[in-house]
Amino acid sequence: MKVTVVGAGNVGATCADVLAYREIANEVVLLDIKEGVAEGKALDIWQKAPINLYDTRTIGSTNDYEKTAGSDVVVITSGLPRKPGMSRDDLISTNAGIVKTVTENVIKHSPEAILIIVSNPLDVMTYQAHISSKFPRTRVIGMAGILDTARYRAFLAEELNVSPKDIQAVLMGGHGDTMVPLPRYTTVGGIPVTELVDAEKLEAIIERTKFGGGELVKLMGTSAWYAPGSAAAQMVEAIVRDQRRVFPVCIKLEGEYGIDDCYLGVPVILGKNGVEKVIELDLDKDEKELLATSRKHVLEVMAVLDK
Ligand SMILES: NC(=O)c1ccc[n+]([C@@H]2O[C@H](COP(=O)([O-])OP(=O)(O)OC[C@H]3O[C@@H](n4cnc5c(N)ncnc54)[C@H](O)[C@@H]3O)[C@@H](O)[C@H]2O)c1
Ligand SMILES: O=C(O)C[C@H](O)C(=O)O
Repeated sequence: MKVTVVGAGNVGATCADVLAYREIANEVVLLDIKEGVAEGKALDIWQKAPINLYDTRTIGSTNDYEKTAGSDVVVITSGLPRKPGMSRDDLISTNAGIVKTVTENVIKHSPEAILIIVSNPLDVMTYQAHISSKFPRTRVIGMAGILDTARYRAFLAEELNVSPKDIQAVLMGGHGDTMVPLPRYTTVGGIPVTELVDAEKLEAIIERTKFGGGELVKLMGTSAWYAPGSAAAQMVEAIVRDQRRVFPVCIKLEGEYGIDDCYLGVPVILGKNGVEKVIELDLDKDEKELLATSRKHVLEVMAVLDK
């Protein structure tokens, strides 16, 4: 299997590294517009192979899409990250142009690829890649839900002093402050979280999750990369190994949840064809209202792109 990662910055290089050391693909191409950077990072990852014992070939490319030809999966991380004080939506004007150009180049050389979008604002960049590629919606998906859910699970594991492995959760909606964590679908080793964490504490964890990206931007002056890069690699793994994992991913909704005009995070089955199935949960009234608010926000940013 061949995987391309576009953008050799913090998230892209982390993703390529995880893909290599976990041998998720045979070949990983890392591409960036900055001269030499992708080649350097790909070489560095390759030189780690004898230490960490893997044989995935990593190849760097400065904007030469020939090297990406025939990729099975392409992860798009190219674009500006936000700085303290910015919202993800503030990135739209620069990143929309980047994602459009990159998608057009990628599909010329890999017409059968599955595209995983990471650049922000995530839901709208998934929209951009979908309209630029004209691929079926099941092959143009955005990474955010795994990351947001991981933050929620990590905070819960810390609160309960248990392994993060035992926390299962679902989180829906747009990748922004209006995301929708679902405590009703959160369990700790099979036990409903509401039996273990009191309502006030759970609400505080949900609020921290919603602003989890911003918390890191404030600390580091740029946005996160270890968890985002690993989350994107986990999506690649589900696809190339046809694992049929159940993850929240961003996809264009076509009637699911009564929505047919918006790109939102929803639980799906992820396998060799990309999204194999969108899972429809039976949301209660409050959850539906939260999802409607999230949809409204994403639609507003989609309208900015349309202009
Ligand atoms: N979806 C998520 O959950 C999530 C998580 C983290 C970051 N992000 C987003 O991912 C993007 C990348 O973040 P980062 O921290 O890696 O940023 P970064 O600045 O470290 O890396 C971005 C890279 O993209 C490259 N690039 C820019 N234009 C390009 C083009 N036309 N072709 C190829 N490469 C190009 C840059 O040269 C740079 O190396 C940002 O938009 C950030 O907001 C999303
Ligand atoms: O917060 C950001 O700007 C980056 C990313 O979307 C994240 O949630 O870490």
